[in-house]
Amino acid sequence: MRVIGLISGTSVDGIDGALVEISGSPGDWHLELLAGTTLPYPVDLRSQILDVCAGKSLSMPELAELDDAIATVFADAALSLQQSSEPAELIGSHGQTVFHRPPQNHQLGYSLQLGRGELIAQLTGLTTVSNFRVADIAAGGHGAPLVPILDTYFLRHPNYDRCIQNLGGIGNVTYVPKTDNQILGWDTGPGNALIDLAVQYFSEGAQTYDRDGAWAATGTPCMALVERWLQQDFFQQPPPKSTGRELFGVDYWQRCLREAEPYNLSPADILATLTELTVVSIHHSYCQFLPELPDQILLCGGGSHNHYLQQRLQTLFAPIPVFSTSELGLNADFKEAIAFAVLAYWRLLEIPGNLPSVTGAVSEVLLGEIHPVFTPNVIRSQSIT
Ligand SMILES: Nc1ncnc2c1ncn2[C@@H]1O[C@H](COP(=O)(O)OP(=O)(O)OP(=O)(O)O)[C@@H](O)[C@H]1O
Ligand SMILES: CC(=O)N[C@H]1[C@@H]2OC[C@@H](O2)[C@@H](O)[C@@H]1O[C@H](C)C(=O)O
Repeated sequence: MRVIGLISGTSVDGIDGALVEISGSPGDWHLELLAGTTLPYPVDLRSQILDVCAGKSLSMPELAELDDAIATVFADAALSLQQSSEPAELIGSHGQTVFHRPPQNHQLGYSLQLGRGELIAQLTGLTTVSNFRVADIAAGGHGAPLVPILDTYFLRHPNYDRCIQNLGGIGNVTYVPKTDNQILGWDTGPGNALIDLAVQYFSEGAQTYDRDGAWAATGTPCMALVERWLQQDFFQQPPPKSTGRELFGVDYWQRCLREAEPYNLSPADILATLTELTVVSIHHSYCQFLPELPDQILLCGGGSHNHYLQQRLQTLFAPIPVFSTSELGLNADFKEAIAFAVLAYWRLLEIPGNLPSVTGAVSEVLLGEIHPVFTPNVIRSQSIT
């Protein structure tokens, strides 16, 4: 079946879309990436989303409008993916996370993704599966991370224990042992979110990220600050655990900036220090929470293009090799989008998509709500005229 997967992650940089041919059967799945695209958000929409993520209040009509504006951009990504490929038959859309609260003390978690699936179905004429996180949360889980099941199916190796480390706005890891031992996974903390905020601040909005890590590479990390930030509860907390921009967002970045003041650091030093926090928090969490360090570390997500970050990880983990999932045939930029295509397909087949050993849910559950097409393209043609 040809399935489109769509996601905009915690970097809020735009919609990653993947058109995938999925074939095979449980235990023997085959994937072919037919097309991939990244559609940046319109600038105004991006800043509205970032404001909401940072705690701005919305009225209910504003919320509905934002939900539909996001769904419309997601539908555009799905339509553009099919322009040069055969049409898809199904969409799996993660949507845009605007709020995530992990479960605590028997209180269910809460995770809100905007970009409603029913509108994407109408605008594209394709059945759309969305709201993937709620069923796992209802089963007491974090509802995140969900991609580890894809890593398990497609990146397990008979001779190597592997860690698959995503470096998005937030970082998350999947531990896939060579044996049938338990798959583990959790959010490791900040990926690029704090680095991006710092770059925007120091470049006065001219740059949104540290391309290839070139700016940080000219600085020196302040290890005293890294050690101090690492004391924070989140890093000590054992898995299952998840996080988001609620913790590693604007307030956190402003606190970093304040705490850096006494050290007289240059912008490059602060960028190197924030990059080091990402690197050291990953190393620290592997050392604390894995049965043993892996044989290989595979990187994915936008941060896998940050050469400085990759080199720092390689230095800290040496002699364990650190390389990209793309080198093994699983595209590092579209892996999350591919995952939501696969999860949508499994939802139709009624195959559970969560890994309780990762999310902490009490059981496996079917992930996602199915939105069939009732009135194809009605709203789209209205919005075009
Ligand atoms: N060439 C590059 N050099 C350095 N950093 C890069 C490069 N390309 C992308 N990035 C970083 O990757 C980020 C986007 O990564 P990605 O799209 O994987 O994140 P996301 O999916 O939004 O987040 P998450 O996985 O947490 O949901 C950008 O914000 C930027 O910081
Ligand atoms: C609530 C939410 O959107 N979480 C994201 C976020 O971005 C990375 C990390 O934190 C991961 O837990 C998750 O995304 C990926 C797609 C996942 O579920 O595996």
